[in-house]
Amino acid sequence: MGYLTTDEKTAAEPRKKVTLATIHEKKEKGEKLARTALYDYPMAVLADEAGIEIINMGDSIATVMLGGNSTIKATLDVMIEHAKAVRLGAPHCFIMGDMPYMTYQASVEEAVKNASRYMIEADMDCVKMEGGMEIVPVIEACTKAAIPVIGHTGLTPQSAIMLGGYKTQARSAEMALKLIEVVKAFEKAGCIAVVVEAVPSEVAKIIYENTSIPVLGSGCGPYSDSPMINWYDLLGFFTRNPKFAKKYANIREEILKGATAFVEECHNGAYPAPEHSYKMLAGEEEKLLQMLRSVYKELHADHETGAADNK
Ligand SMILES: Nc1nc(=O)c2c([nH]1)NC[C@@H]1CN(c3ccc(C(=O)N[C@@H](CCC(=O)O)C(=O)O)cc3)CN21
Ligand SMILES: CC(C)C(=O)C(=O)O
Ligand SMILES: [Mg+2]
Repeated sequence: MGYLTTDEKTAAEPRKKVTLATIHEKKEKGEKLARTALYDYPMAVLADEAGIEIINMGDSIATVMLGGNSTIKATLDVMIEHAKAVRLGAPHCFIMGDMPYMTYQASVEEAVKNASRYMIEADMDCVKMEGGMEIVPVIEACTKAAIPVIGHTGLTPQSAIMLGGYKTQARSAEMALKLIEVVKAFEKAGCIAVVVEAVPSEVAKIIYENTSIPVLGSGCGPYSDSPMINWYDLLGFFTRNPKFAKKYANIREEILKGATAFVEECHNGAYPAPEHSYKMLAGEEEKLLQMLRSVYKELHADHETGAADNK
């Protein structure tokens, strides 16, 4: 890809594409897969190069990228455009496309059509949808239509208002039992995997030990096949992260260091330096100056003639 987007890939070893079979093989061996959520080409390139196995093209684009306060603002058209960029940047990753709010809730038919757009237009490996028992018919219909589905349960950000905010789920025995039943139903409905978000480790352990499909954990403690942290949280773009999201870098500080140095050099004239400027071909500057002198003379003469006519 060109320099206008991002650097050429420099990975020494070409990677193999991560498929559902890869995920199963790793699960068999008890190996974990690294997972993140991101939304654009340059970050996807870096994630692929870093060895991330699973990328969630998240509807968290609405909060993380667009600055909103809810994921329900993500639209399918925007999600698909970004999904295409992520696919181009990370050809080796297993990428799941989040079904945004109201693209699968109104009817099963609409859900299947909307889900198919991810597969056809953006080359996603699967779609992901949030909910509980109420989305089982949608999971079944998509599965019948050969659209691989990951069910996302526990903390489901699209229903944050009803959940009373981004709160830990299934903290009581009664709610935990309900969640365990939901995961069982997702498995039975044909889900290729399940995302369980922000649940107590005790509950995650029971789910993990009693589920045969891969369990992808976002705040599940150690009880999942694929822990995840949002790309922007793990790299330290924000001052505050969700509880489960460890910071592995402080990119915010790096960005501020570079950006404030640029501002300073703009202000004091240190930038641009000669090496950032372009030059004419040899001898052309002198030619141009001569041309300008003669053009200037003609203009001067026209002006004098005009002035004489007006008298
Ligand atoms: N930057 C970012 N990272 C995310 O992981 C993320 C978003 N944004 N936006 C949409 C959702 C919201 N998510 C969240 C948000 C907060 C917690 C969380 O841990 N909240 C409280 C604890 C919960 C409680 O009070 O019971 C915390 O301490 O941070 C978890 C997932 C995950 N998603
Ligand atoms: C939290 C993850 C799983 C997600 O759905 C998102 O980033 O949108
Ligand atoms: Mg999401």
